[in-house]
Amino acid sequence: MTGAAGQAAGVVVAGAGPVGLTAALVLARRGVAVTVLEAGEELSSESRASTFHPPTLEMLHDLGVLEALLERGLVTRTFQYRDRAGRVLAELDLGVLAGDTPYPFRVQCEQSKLTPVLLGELAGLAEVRFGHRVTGVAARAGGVVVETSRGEVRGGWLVGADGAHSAVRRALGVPFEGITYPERFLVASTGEDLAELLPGLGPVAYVSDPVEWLVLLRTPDHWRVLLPTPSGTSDAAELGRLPSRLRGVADPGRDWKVAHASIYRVHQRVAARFLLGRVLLAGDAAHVNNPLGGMGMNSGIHDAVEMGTALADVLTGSAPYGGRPARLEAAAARRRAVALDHVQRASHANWERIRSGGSRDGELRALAADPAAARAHLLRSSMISAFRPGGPA
Ligand SMILES: O=C(O)CCc1cccc(O)c1
Repeated sequence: MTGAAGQAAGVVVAGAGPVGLTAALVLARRGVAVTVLEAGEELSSESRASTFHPPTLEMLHDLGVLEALLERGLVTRTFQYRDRAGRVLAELDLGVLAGDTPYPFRVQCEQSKLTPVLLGELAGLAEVRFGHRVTGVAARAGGVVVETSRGEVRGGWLVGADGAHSAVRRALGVPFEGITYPERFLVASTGEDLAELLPGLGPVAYVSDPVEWLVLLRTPDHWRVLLPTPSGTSDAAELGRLPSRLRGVADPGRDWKVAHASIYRVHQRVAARFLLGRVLLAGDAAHVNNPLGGMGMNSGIHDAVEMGTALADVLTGSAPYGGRPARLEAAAARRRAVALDHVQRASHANWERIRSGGSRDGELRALAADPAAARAHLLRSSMISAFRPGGPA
């Protein structure tokens, strides 16, 4: 980014997903000059994540975009643990967290409905350049040079929010270690009304089974079904057997209407560092996890707010800056600790629980019957315990 007088200034954000746009808005609202670089020619229309947890709702409120999200999404107070026989093992109510958050519920809404709202808020505050794919990053005195498919962009700082395959992270050579799950995950969006097909089904249900576990999740446009899929088969074969698998979930007497289906590999990985010199990594560029519990996008937005605020403090002189931005280092270290100690741990525990079959039914029934245990579980699963000062619980 080069200003009219030719001087490098401000912050470059790589990626115009929910994380990059949130970081840009946090910084721009503090008067920082921001340029967002997005590889695509427009915002992604892929729905991807669709769960917003209470701390994220608090942050989106502070950014002035919560009303717009609530207009577009479904407010969901309860979620269920079920088995494949249709039994509800536990139904938990986020309403018990009314003393812990002003938003004791989840909002189900495709992330692609939030990004245009964030982009709209950035109008006149930041520059957003589409069709700019980041290809490299170089340090220079007092800033960074970002190489893109359309030439160099200079800035004082860079926020890499360019996804799991982050060109920023790769350019810096930051290790991204962790595991890849043995199965792939298949997500299908259906036009069927699952609440009609499955008696007593709530808007979010984690259905356990050692082989054929699934998640059923209602969004404003569709029900989504998440299923495990073997690693050694072709996508075409898996999509071919999807109709019979879906009829095994609930049989409407015909093949389900499927609006969209995709199959992907799932990893648990955390970057070795979230701050290198004048570059921050946030969201999927910094950490990826399985989607069970809906923590990926939420923790990415939390990265954007916490590290974006710390960077704004450094740049506006609100934080002591003695050559090394200790405020920023602390924020990056805390976000990495949350990714490791909360998000990775909780999402992996969700994977272990959902494929446990009947062996943990008693534990889930006991959870629902014990208000203190249910509240502790809700504080963790809603990400409140990771977000509050004091860190992960
Ligand atoms: O647990 C959640 O809130 C999200 C789980 C889920 C369900 C369906 C699709 C998907 O990508 C994630």
